[in-house]
Amino acid sequence: MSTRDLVLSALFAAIIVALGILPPITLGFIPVPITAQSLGVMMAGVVLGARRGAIAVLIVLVLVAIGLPVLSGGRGGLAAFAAPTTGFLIGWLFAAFVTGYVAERLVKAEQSGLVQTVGFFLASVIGGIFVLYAFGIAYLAVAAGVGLQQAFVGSMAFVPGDVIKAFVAALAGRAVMVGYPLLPARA
Ligand SMILES: O=C(O)CCCC[C@@H]1SC[C@@H]2NC(=O)N[C@@H]21
Repeated sequence: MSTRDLVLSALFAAIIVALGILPPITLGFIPVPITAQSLGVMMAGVVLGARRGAIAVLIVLVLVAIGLPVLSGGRGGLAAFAAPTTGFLIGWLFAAFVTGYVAERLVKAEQSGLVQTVGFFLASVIGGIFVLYAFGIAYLAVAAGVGLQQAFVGSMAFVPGDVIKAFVAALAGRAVMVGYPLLPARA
């Protein structure tokens, strides 16, 4: 990894942290809030690709672990790794990686803007919703002792907001592709 790659990952780590300034929205029926930070996770994947996107999230997780209040609502510290939200938090790592992996393979420089945007949107949905929820729901079911079905049904409340985030991430991915392409090209 080059210094430039590390700087780019650090930049997106900062974006994920900055999105944490928006306060979390607590839902009464599930111990996981709606937050804007998963938008940053999707954007890291679509803009930087799999490896650098995952490293951006890794930087955030290290900051959380050393106690900095970088999660929405000013949370941080090792307690964040033993909470009902922990599956989603760890899942961010895989979400950014898979989002970037899919984007690298679906989106090509020679495609039209619409096709690129759709590719980024699909990548964000696959990584930032399907993969992320798999981790989040499985862990939530165990941590909250509610069973998989209840954790799954409760988590469906996040879908509308996360689909909007995927759309915003897709627009961001496309805009960066036009102005300053960073996504690694893959066959
Ligand atoms: O702050 C944390 O400790 C992690 C919060 C995870 C929230 C998850 S991410 C996917 C889903 N969409 C949301 O808006 N909230 C949950």
